[in-house]
Amino acid sequence: MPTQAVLEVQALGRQFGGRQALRELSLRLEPGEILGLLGPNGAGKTTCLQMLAGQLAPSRGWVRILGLDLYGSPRAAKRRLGYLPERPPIYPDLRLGEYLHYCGRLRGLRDAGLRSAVAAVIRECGLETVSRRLLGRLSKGYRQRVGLAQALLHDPALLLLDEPGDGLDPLQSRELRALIRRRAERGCAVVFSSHRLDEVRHLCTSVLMLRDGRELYRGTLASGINTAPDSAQGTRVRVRLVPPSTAEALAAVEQVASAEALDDGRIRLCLQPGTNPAQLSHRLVERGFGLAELSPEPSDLERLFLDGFGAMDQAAWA
Ligand SMILES: Nc1ncnc2c1ncn2[C@@H]1O[C@H](COP(=O)(O)OP(=O)(O)OP(=O)(O)O)[C@@H](O)[C@H]1O
Repeated sequence: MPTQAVLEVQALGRQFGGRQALRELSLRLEPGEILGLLGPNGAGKTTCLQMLAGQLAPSRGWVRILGLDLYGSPRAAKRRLGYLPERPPIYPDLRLGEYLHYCGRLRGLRDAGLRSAVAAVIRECGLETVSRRLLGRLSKGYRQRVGLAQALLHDPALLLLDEPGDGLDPLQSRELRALIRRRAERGCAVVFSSHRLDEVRHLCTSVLMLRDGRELYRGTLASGINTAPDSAQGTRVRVRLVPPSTAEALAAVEQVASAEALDDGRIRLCLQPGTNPAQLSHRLVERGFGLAELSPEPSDLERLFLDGFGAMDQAAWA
C-alpha cells in the first residue's frame, strides 16, 4: 500500500503586487525525507515556507499535510507541523519553561503530556543550562535553539525550518544536523531553507533550488553532486601548473583520460577510472610538472548554485 504523503503541494504561487515571489510550486514529501530549499536572497524561500506553515495565504494552489487541507482545515493541519520562522517567535520577558508551556497549550498539549513534552524538548535541544534565564537575555544561537524547541514540542509530522543554521557556530550546526536527522529517522519530513550548499549537502535527501520564485533545479543530491569518485566516469579535478603547460601534455599522462584548458588558465582533467587525485599529483610531480593547485571539479549542482548566486550578486551591484 502506498504510504500517506506528509506534505503535498500543488501549483502553489504567491504574488506581491506585480511581483511573483513564488510560481507554480508542486511538491510531495514522504515520511523521513529532508528537502533542502536553496536560493539567493529574494529567491522565494521564506515566502514558500510561510505558505507551507499556513502563515501566508497563497495567490493560488493548495497544500495538504497528512491529507488535511491546510487552508480548509487550518487548526487540524497546523497541529501536525512545526515551524521555525526566520526570526524565532520569542517573548523576551518569559523564561524558557513558561514560553514552552504556553506554546504547548496552543498546540493542544495539556497536563502531564505537556510537562513531559517540555522536559523532553529542553533535553533534545540542549537548553537545560538556560532554563531559568529570560529569553531576551539569551545569545542568538540559544534563541535559535528555543525557536527550534517550540517547533519540535508537539512531535510534528512535518518540520519547516527557515535558515535554522543562522547564528550557530560550527559545533552547534553539527548538533542541529544530528537533531534533524534523528527526527527524520523517526519519520518526520523536513523542509529547511539555507544559503549554504555545504549545509544542505550534509543533511538533505533532496534539494530544490529557487531563483526569482522559479524552480531552477530539483533532484536528489546523488544525482546533482559528485562527491565521491565515480568509478564509471572517473574523478574530475582542476589543476594549475607553474610554469603553465598544455592540455595536450597532461592528456598524455597515463592517469588522465581527458584534459581541457579553461579560460582562467587552469586545466580540467578527467582521471582514468580507479585513479585518485593523490596518485595523479604524485605522477605529475614525478613527470616534472609544477603542480601549484589541484582541486575537485565543482559538480553540475555546485556550478548551478554558483551561477545562480553569481547572477544575483551582479544584479545587486548593478
Ligand atoms: N510582504 C511582502 N511584501 C512585498 N514583497 C514581499 C513580501 N515578502 C516577500 N516579498 C518579496 O518576495 C520575494 C521573495 O522574498 P523571500 O523573502 O521569500 O525570499 P528569500 O529567498 O527567503 O530571501 P532571503 O534569503 O533574503 O531570506 C522578494 O522579492 C521579496 O522582496
